[in-house]
Amino acid sequence: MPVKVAVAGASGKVGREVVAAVVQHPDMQLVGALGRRSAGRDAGELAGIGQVGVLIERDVRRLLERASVDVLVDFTEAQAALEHAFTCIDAGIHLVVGTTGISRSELEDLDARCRQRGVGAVVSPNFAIGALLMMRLATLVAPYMPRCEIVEMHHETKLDAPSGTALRTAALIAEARGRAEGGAPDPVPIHSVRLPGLVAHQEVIFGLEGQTLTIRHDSTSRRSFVPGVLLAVQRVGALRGVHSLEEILFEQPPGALRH
Ligand SMILES: NC(=O)C1=CN([C@@H]2O[C@H](COP(=O)(O)OP(=O)(O)OC[C@H]3O[C@@H](n4cnc5c(N)ncnc54)[C@H](OP(=O)(O)O)[C@@H]3O)[C@@H](O)[C@H]2O)C=CC1
Ligand SMILES: O=C(O)C1=N[C@H](C(=O)O)C[C@H](O)C1
Repeated sequence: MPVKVAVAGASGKVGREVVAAVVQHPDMQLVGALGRRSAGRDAGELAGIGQVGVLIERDVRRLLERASVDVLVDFTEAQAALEHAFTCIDAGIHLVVGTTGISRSELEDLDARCRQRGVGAVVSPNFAIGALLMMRLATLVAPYMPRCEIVEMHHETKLDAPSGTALRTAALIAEARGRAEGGAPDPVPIHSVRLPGLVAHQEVIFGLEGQTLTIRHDSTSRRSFVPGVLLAVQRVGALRGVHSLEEILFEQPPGALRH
């Protein structure tokens, strides 16, 4: 049986890539799509793969009444994503959430509701494997080079700053430093750049006297996020509560996402 997937933000820059990938995946079926201004348009047509017979709808409740959905993938904006998430959890539908700008306390509420209802969610500020490796490498360096700053650079239409990836990287570095040094480590400064020509890029720059070490990741295409999203869609049904993509990804043999 294919996994029945609905995509929220289906007309968006990432949503269009996810729609195309789900339609083309042999074990997945696109059963619904959500959007606002794009409501009424065919999701496949917007994704550049021709009509697929799935029209974009405005209302998550109506979509769930009409279609049988196993997993909702969300790339919208924070308030919309939370509304979609709580509605889906109450209907027993699993979640893959890439939308950023959701606060830690909102995530805790989501986790509690997921556990109450026996629903799984994968929530990640970045679904690109290179970005997850950048974060992991930064946590290895942090105990040895405690001073660092983050520069995140994105396209000029990005709504949130700092990026979700930068906030997560800073939190992981602080945790790694806290474990190494004890006590509360200084916060990691984050610098945000928004310019035409950029997609999604981040540098973590560590400095010690006489040397620097820079870890850099570049998403040059939004296709970079797709393999992580598809992996999460395949695995989320077996989870309960909110989980990070790292928990799933680093269990895979290296190469599982190289396609
Ligand atoms: N975790 C990750 O790996 C990544 C996360 N992101 C995050 O994903 C989100 C989307 O990014 P991106 O695709 O670039 O943004 P876009 O602005 O290109 O797309 C946003 C989409 O959300 C839809 N939308 C907005 N508000 C609502 C609403 N209230 N109800 C339903 N749909 C809504 C829009 O629909 P319409 O146009 O029809 O109004 C649009 O399709 C951002 O939070 C971004 O930070 C981005 C890249 C990677
Ligand atoms: O809005 C984007 O484009 C991106 N958002 C995510 C973030 O906020 O970290 C992931 C990636 O950086 C692209």
